[in-house]
Amino acid sequence: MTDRMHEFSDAASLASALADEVAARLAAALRDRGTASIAVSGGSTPKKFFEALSTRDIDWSKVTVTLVDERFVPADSDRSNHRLVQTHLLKDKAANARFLPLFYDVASIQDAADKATEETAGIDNPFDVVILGMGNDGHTASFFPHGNNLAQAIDLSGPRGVLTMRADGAGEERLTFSFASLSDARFLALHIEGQGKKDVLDQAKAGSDENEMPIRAVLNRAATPVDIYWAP
Ligand SMILES: O=C1O[C@H](COP(=O)(O)O)[C@@H](O)[C@H](O)[C@H]1O
Repeated sequence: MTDRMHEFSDAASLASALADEVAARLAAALRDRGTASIAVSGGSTPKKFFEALSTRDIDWSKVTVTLVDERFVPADSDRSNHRLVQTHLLKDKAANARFLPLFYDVASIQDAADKATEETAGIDNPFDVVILGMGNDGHTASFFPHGNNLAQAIDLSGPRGVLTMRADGAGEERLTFSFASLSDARFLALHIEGQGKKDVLDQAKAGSDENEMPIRAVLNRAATPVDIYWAP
C-alpha cells in the first residue's frame, strides 16, 4: 500500500494545512450526502489541529465527531480524549457539531464498548475522515503492541464497532474502533510530529510484525492509502 507524505516546517503550518484539507473533505461530504463524519485521535499531538479546525466555516450542525479511541476514564479526567476534543475542537464554529463519545459510565468496559458500538452504528459507513495518531511504541488508535484484543482489533474481516483493549504500555484500559471501522475512511490521515516519531515510522516501514508495531497494519493493509502529515 502506498502512502503519501506531507512534510511541514512547523506544527502550526501542519495544523492549518490539515484543517483546510479536513474542512474541504467534510464540506464535500455535506454537499454530496447532506451529513459528514470524522473520527479523531487523542493524545498530545492534535491540539493545534483541533484549534485550527474549530475555526473552519462549514455547517458543523450536520457533522458527527467521534473518537478513534478513548481511555476508560470519565470525561472530566485529564486523561480523557473526550475532554481534549471538548476543550479544543467543539467550540467556535464547531460548537454545534454532534459529538458521540466512546466512554460511558456503565458497569464494565465491555458494556461501554457495546454501548459505543450501538450509539455510533447510525453513522454512515465509511467515515468521511479519520485522523490517526501514533505513539512512540508504534501503537495507533488503541491498537497497542501485544494488546489482549489486538488480533481481533486489526482483523479487517472483523466487524465495525468499538472493542476493549488492555496492554502493558497503555496505562488505563482502552476503548477503540476496530481497524475494519477505520481502514476505508474516505480520507485517512496519520498525524505525527517530531523526529522521534519519524524514526518510529521509518522503523515501522522497515519491518512487518504487526504485534510489535500495530501501525504497520495501517501502513500495509488499510483499504485507503494513508496521508501522513509530519512536522518536526
Ligand atoms: O494513547 C494515545 O496515544 C496516541 C498518540 O498520542 P501522542 O500523545 O503521542 O500524540 C493517540 O493517537 C491516541 O489517540 C491516544 O489514545
